[in-house]
Amino acid sequence: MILRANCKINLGLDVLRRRADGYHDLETVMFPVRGLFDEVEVLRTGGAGAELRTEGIAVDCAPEGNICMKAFRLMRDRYGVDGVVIRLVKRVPFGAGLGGGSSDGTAVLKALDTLFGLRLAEEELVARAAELGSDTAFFVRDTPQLCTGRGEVMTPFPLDLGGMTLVIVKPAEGVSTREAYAGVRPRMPEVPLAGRLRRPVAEWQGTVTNDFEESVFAAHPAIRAAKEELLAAGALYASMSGSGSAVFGLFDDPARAARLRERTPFVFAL
Ligand SMILES: C[C@](O)(CO)[C@H](O)COP(=O)(O)OP(=O)(O)OC[C@H]1O[C@@H](n2ccc(N)nc2=O)[C@H](O)[C@@H]1O
Ligand SMILES: Nc1ncnc2c1ncn2[C@@H]1O[C@H](COP(=O)(O)OP(=O)(O)OP(=O)(O)O)[C@@H](O)[C@H]1O
Repeated sequence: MILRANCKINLGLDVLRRRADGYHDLETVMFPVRGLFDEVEVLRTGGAGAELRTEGIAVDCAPEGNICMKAFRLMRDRYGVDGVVIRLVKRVPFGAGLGGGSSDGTAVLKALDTLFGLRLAEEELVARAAELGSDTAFFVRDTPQLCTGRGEVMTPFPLDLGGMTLVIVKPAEGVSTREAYAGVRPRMPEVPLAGRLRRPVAEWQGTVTNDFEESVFAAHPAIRAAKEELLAAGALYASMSGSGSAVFGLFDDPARAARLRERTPFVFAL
């Protein structure tokens, strides 16, 4: 079976506190981006083990370290599923804060659930996904969610951005999630994110913020410049996504957004 593993953007991201387990509690709204996705195909071989075949963007880790293989091993150890070929067509940039790897991992969990007839309940899939990462749980639902805890605790956050155009720019340099968390200064916002996001998009700039921007922009001026470029081009709202380095802009004028097609291939009507 073939699944589309779409990516996500973060609409606001508050890092609230560092936890005893080394993770951070955060509050963010994750929003699926349907137009930018990896393809994940999983086939049963009838044998044992898993083989990963990759196409497209080359991920900077060995096949055994690919999250698709981690997802397979997790499901094999837990439910005894075995014998697959996984074909990954990688289009979502990594080191981007777009959750591409997380989405691939969750796609493999879902595919194995279906192919082997496990019929896991959603909450069980969420629990397995949370063992793989923090963004992975979101992709089980893949609809706008207010994510709390270390990112794996979800509440639906219906948000209609229909009519808007989304432009994503991925600066050449990447940022690893670990690097971003190492530089962040946790803090409690005066008004919780959900309240600020319920205001019109035109009021978001300056109120809906991403706590990783301060330290990431200081270390990578090109990422700040990319965000400023989107605002100068007419974005109503622009922000870094997750831990970066991708930045995105929301445009209410499709023509202004379309002018950025020379700058980036990632221009999508929402
Ligand atoms: C920045 C976000 O993309 C926002 O959506 C996510 O928080 C990142 O989630 P992710 O890529 O799934 O990250 P994980 O693979 O779980 O964790 C990578 C590393 O990031 C740090 N980490 C991650 C999530 C979190 N809530 N607190 C953390 O401190 C930890 O050092 C961890 O070892
Ligand atoms: N299928 C995959 N796709 C992308 N990266 C992967 C994959 N499997 C393992 N990785 C590893 O994860 C790293 C990307 O993690 P990082 O947190 O920097 O990126 P990200 O853009 O925030 O995306 P994600 O949320 O998917 O991890 C890559 O550098 C790579 O070593």
